[in-house]
Amino acid sequence: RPPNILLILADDLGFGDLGSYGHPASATPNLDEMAASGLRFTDFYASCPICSPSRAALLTGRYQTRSGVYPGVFYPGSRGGLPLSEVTIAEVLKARGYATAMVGKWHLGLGANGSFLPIHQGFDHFLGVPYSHDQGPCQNLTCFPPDTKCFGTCDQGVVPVPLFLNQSILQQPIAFPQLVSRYNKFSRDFIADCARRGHPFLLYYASHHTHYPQFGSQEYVGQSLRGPFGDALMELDGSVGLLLQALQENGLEGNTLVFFTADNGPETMRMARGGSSGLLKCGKGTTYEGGMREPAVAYWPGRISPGVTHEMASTLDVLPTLAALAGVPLPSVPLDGYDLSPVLFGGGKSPRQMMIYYPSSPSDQLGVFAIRYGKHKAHFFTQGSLQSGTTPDPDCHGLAPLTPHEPPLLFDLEADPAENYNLLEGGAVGPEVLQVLKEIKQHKVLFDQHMEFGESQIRKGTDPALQPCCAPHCTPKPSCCHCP
Ligand SMILES: O=[N+]([O-])c1ccc(O)c(OS(=O)(=O)O)c1
Ligand SMILES: [Mg+2]
Repeated sequence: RPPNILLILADDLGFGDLGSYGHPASATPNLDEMAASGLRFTDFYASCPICSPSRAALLTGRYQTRSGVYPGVFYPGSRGGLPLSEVTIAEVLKARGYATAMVGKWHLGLGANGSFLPIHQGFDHFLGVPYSHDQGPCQNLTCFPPDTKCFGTCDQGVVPVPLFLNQSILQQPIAFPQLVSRYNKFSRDFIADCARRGHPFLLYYASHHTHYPQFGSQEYVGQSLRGPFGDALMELDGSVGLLLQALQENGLEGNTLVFFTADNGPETMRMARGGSSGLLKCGKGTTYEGGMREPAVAYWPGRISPGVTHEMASTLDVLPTLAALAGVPLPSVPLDGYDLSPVLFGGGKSPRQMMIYYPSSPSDQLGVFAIRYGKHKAHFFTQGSLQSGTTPDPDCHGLAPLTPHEPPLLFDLEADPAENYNLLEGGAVGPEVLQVLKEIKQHKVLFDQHMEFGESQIRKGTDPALQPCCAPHCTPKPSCCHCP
């Protein structure tokens, strides 16, 4: 029987945030146990340093430039979404009889009458939020019970953030203190139901943690050494524990692949309420390592041996890998991912020897900003991001302008993962480095030549009438859309 898949995605969690990746104050015992008993990746990449494009790539195995999920992210009134013509992991596995469910943050479009929601993208069930939980007013909401309001105001002038079940709004605004226990009950029931029916399943659990504004349920408030961010992270870790427990209780642990990663780098502009990229440079919104290298763990007791791999891998590789595991054909469209089975099951080399870095707002004119090729990384363009603000490194900040580099900045990411020491500066450059430079420049030309940008979904703009409202005929909008 094909394996069950539990795909857990964190939001804005950095490479340095988990205990198993070195954070001194985070409490993540379940994720650390999973990392110790599973395969922990040190060189795993998202396809983009912000959410919607990264999630599009995860679900389709294709760069966001192909599917049109660029530039930036979707908003409550966005007209566009992940095109229904795109084939998602859920659709690939459904063809093999999988039951499929999606819980948490979608952020791949809503559209008229929810036409872009997960139930139109191969998921049998959806319980969650159509976009980021800060894309609606939050100053009057309780983020940490009993009475600590959310930090800041989040987005104003749009509808309160809604909780959807499939295509209907259950609650608007969401009630943060009860949200995760709702997700966890829904998830555990789904797993138990699939076990009872003997159905293989895909559960895509896309946590809101640790995205701004952090929130938590009563049992996690004030429990972490790391303050609000740590409490939110602890609730995510607790959820992972409950999901793994559900697999054990239903006797499914030996036939389920659990894969954990995050969508993009940490939003350091939130300071102590933001994540950490550890020793990596910068964070969310940038194509430095901190913006796209993510924590990632593959766990499958009895099939995946415990260990750490330095092999290169990406969210783009998830679809091809799951298709191989389920024994189903790949979609007949250009894919940018590889089947990671040699890495997962044999400690072998990754079929991925190159990683392409596109910025939050890619353009056909500039093409790829950076390429990692083996252990070397070349930056052809760099740019800072507001979301990577407040760190000591000015290269990360929103004021750091778009800068072309010819020759490109060139780093050895094994000797210098922090991207501090440009190999083309400060002294004689050996022939082997010049050879790498030549090859990596050729890869950029070839890749940019072959990449066909799909029509931008996000440039279709927004229409206030498309914002989800639990009382469609109420006035005055958007504040009347209030059904607690
Ligand atoms: O880039 N953005 O304009 C943007 C806006 C709202 C978000 O909540 C966000 O965060 S993201 O959804 O995790 O990427 C990013
Ligand atoms: Mg995100």
